[in-house]
Amino acid sequence: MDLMLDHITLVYPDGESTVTAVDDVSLTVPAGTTTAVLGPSGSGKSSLLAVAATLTTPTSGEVRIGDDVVNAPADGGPTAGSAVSADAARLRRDRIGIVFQQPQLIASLTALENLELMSHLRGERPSTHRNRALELLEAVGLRDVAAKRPGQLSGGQRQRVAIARALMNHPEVLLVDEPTSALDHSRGIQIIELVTRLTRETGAATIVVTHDEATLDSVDARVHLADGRLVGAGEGAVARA
Ligand SMILES: Nc1ncnc2c1ncn2[C@@H]1O[C@H](COP(=O)(O)OP(=O)(O)OP(=O)(O)O)[C@@H](O)[C@H]1O
Repeated sequence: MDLMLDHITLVYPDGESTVTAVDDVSLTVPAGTTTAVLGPSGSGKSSLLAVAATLTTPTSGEVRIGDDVVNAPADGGPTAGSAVSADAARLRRDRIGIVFQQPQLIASLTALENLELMSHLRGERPSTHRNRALELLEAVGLRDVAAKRPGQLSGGQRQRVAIARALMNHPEVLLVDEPTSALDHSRGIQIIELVTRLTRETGAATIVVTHDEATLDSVDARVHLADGRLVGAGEGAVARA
C-alpha cells in the first residue's frame, strides 16, 4: 500500500519559544518504490521519519498507509495521538519496518536469532519463521554468516542484517535512517541498491533518509528538505501541495 504524509507539521517546544522541525510536508510514496529524503543537518529529516514511523505525533497533518490513518494529532480521528499508545506499538511491529542509523542488533544473538526475535515479539516461537529469516539473510547476501554474532560482522554486514530484520514481519512501509553514514562509498551504494531491490520485491513503500546524494542512483524518487519544508518536487517524487 502507498504511504502518504499529508500536510505534516511538527513543532517542538524550545524553552520560551518553539522550533518548527517539519513545516507542511506532503509526500506520497507508492508501494514498491523508494523515495530518498535529502537535506542538510537540522533540515528536519529525522523528525519527518519519526512522524512517518509513528514514533512522534505530528502537530498537524496525518500519516496514512493506504486508507488507514496511522498517525495524527489527538483530535484527528480514531487512531489519533497514537504515537505513544499500545496500538501504535502494534502497528509499528506489524506494518512498519525501521532501520536505524546504528543497526542496534542484539550482541549476544546470532544474525539468524536477531531476525527470529521479531517473531518472538509477536508472541510466536522464534523458530516459527526460520525459513523466512533464512530467506531474508539469503536476499541480503548473508546466508553464510547466519550463525555469527554482530561483533563478528563488518559494519556493512550488520547494516544488511538490520535491513533483513526490518523486513521480517512483511511490513508495508520501510523507513531507513542514514544507512550509509558509517560505510565507505561503494558499500553505501550497495546498501541503497539492496534497499531499492528489496522494496520492489516486497512491495513496501520505502523512505531512505540520507546526506549522501552520491549513493542514490538506484532510488525511484528524491526530495529535498530545507528548514523543514520540501524544496522543489524532486526527481520522480509524488509530492503534493
Ligand atoms: N526533541 C527536540 N526538541 C527541540 N528541537 C528539536 C528536537 N529534535 C529536533 N529539533 C530541532 O528540529 C530541527 C530539525 O531536526 P532534525 O533532527 O529533524 O534534522 P535532521 O535533518 O535530521 O538533522 P541531522 O541530519 O543532523 O540528523 C532542528 O532545528 C533541531 O534542532
